[in-house]
Amino acid sequence: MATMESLIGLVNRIQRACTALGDYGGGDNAFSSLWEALPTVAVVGGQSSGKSSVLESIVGRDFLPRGSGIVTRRPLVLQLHMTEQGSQDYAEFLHLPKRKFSDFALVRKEIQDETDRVTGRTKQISPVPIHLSIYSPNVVNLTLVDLPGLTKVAVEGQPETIVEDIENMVRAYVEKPNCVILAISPANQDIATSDAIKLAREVDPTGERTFGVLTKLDLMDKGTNALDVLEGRSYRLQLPWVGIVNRSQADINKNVDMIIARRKEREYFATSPDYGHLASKMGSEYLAKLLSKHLESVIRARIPSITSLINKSIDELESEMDHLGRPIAVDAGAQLYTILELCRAFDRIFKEHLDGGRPGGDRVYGVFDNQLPAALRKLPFDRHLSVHNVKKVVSEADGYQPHLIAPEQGYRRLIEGSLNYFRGPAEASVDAVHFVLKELVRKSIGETKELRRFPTLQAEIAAAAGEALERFREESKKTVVRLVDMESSYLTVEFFRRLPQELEKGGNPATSTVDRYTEGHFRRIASNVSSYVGMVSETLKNTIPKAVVYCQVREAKQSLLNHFYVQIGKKEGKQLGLMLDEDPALMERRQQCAKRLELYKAARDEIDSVSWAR
Ligand SMILES: Nc1nc2c(ncn2[C@@H]2O[C@H](COP(=O)(O)OP(=O)(O)OP(=O)(O)O)[C@@H](O)[C@H]2O)c(=O)[nH]1
Repeated sequence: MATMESLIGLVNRIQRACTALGDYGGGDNAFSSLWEALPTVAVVGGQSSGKSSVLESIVGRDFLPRGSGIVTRRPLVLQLHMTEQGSQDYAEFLHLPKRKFSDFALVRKEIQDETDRVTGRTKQISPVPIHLSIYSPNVVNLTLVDLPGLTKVAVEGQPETIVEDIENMVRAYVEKPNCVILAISPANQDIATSDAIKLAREVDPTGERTFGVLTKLDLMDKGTNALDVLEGRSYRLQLPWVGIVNRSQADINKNVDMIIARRKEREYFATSPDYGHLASKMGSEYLAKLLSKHLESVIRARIPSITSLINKSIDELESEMDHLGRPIAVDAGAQLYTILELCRAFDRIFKEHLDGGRPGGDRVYGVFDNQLPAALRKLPFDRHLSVHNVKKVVSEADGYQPHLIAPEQGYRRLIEGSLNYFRGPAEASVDAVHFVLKELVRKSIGETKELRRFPTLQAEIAAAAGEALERFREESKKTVVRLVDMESSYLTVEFFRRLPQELEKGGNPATSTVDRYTEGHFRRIASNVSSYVGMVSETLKNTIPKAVVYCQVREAKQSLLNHFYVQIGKKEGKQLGLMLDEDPALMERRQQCAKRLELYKAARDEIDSVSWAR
């Protein structure tokens, strides 16, 4: 069975959580959905209609600020909790969770101070509610929202717009279909001119959710009574009218105790010739019980739609949280784990680029298949091996004594000179592959969804990968230059052994006795060197890619972030936290989402437990 306490308590708890998250009615914030789905009782009345007196009388305590002008300038969410007979009354504010107030004069002061804290001393109004819980054996479980009194004129020091501002704020509360309106009108005033009834009629024309409360019955002119109003003939409402007799100003001045005032009120109705027949349905105690019961039934009726709103919101928030990424752990171990996971996610994507699956790795092959052969073809061997240059190099190598049989030194110098040209394309291949790898790192970081939240870590990974690639490039350059130097350091003997025979085979017999000083002789030398260089070029075309892949691509795949891992392993928790620094806007949004999610989940659990109890 769902008890009254459990249902009203449920809504109380959800309401408090809503306020803690900035979800409250009357304000135009994006997050006011749950609050609005919750049934509330809003107290509405014109100035001096007796609003404060009714509330205090329901509570049985003096605790509301009094004074001239507009005293209530923020909504006061008043949550009443019935405690065991004999226990002490106390009050608690949501904004002062650790403090129990047993002196209600201090409660009054705190309401004033807390109002000023938000509105300043400017007498402005604010829609941000103050939450006050009162625990007492003399209350029923009930939640009421006290709103600023409707007024007709701004007083000294208040902005001109205040009359309109108050009406708008009050209207924002009472126009919600879940709001029960407690419309307070003084009996010594024509009901047709009541501010509360005017507003209630506007937002609840059929009178389904309005309770009419008539105060100051004792102040009516002698010989008149309010039976027409109380019996629903003056203004018809679906819910009953309740007449009230509060303490007069004189009673207040004399500090007449609230409990005594309640008793006097009971006596008033019991002995009244006009209202005696209605006595059991009059007075503030009756009003409190009536409201409590009504609120409970409204809540019960609303539970299915609140549940579905909550479930829908949870789904939406969950998917937004997935999109934003879950919050990061705070301890160093978990942070290190997170960083390593993120690095691994990046590394996986980087490897997919190289191994295929994602584009880009093919560009490495493009370097070997196009750029390198094209660069080799473009080497200026024609110029280097022109007859003129060959003659010059050979003569210089011969010195004062021209070679007698074959220009061994000349050959060597020509070949060495030629082979030096291979350094350029070899180093260029290293650089080209370096840039491909660098670009793939950049792309992979961009494609690692998990990293998107962490701009700092992105930058760190990019820097670490960049440094590693730079080291691989150095190593690779040394290796390819070494390949070229190796070609110069020992020539292929076989090639030269074959030379004379080939010459004789294909040569003209007339020229077999070679004249070593004609152009033809040098052309032949050029052609021999050229074909030797061509052979070396073929070899390098194959070995340079092997060296480059070995030193750069393979290393990148195996150990791109190895140094980085060693470095982060040495870091302290704080430094790790800094690496996981996120975009502040995103963090803020996630925090909001997480808090709301927590609220909705807590609300769902609460509702579940109440439903199970039913
Ligand atoms: N005799 C008598 N006086 C009442 C009754 N209700 C309220 N009063 C007096 O009317 C005056 C205004 O009452 P409040 O309860 O302060 O009215 P309010 O609507 O809260 O007024 P503001 O907060 O100033 O807008 C006080 O002096 C009360 O003592 C009543 O039923 N009988």
